[in-house]
Amino acid sequence: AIAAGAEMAGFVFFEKSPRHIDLETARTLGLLAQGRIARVALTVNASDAALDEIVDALAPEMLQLHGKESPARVAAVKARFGLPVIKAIGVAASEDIAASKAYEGLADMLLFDAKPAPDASVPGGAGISFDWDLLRNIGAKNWMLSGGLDRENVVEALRRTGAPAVDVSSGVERERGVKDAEKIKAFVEAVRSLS
Ligand SMILES: O=C(O)c1ccccc1N[C@@H]1O[C@H](COP(=O)(O)O)[C@@H](O)[C@H]1O
Repeated sequence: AIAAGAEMAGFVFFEKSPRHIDLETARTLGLLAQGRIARVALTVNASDAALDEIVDALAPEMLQLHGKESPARVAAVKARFGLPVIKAIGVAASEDIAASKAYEGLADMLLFDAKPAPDASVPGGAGISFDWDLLRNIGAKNWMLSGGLDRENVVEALRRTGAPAVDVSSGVERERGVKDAEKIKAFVEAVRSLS
């Protein structure tokens, strides 16, 4: 991700994900990434105690809350850690966009992703996209698009939504949970081809 020129790298702390890393690995990778790319700690409904350990190990620049964290929880996490927070919003219908308004002014950035199935064991990183047209006329200023993006569709996604930033996981992997440097490079090049 650093070599490809990505601005942020996500570190997944969710045991059911194939991308989960332990604290020791986070410490090592965090040091390698320091000053070279913004480190984002991705968590799902994490407790304060778990976040304490993650922040201590990774020293992230940002936190990505990818579970069912309420607006009050987002505000509490932001206050406790003094770090910018990205709040993921699962989108399946226009009501989900409307509901995201509750996080404006609390989260530093909203991340619109496909809404996970109610019985999904991992609420993201599954390569599932959603109807991008739901994001038309979105009022939010600081937001990102994710969900099923890859080098083939990201240009169209950016054109259709006008997203200021994108996030990708599965679409730059050679197999589930294994990132592919060439795919990351091609993805970043496709994004930058528009700027
Ligand atoms: O990547 C994961 O394993 C993950 C686990 C739990 C919650 C979110 C996760 N990833 C995020 O999901 C979206 C969409 O990913 P994809 O490109 O569709 O695979 C993205 O924001 C990831 O950061």
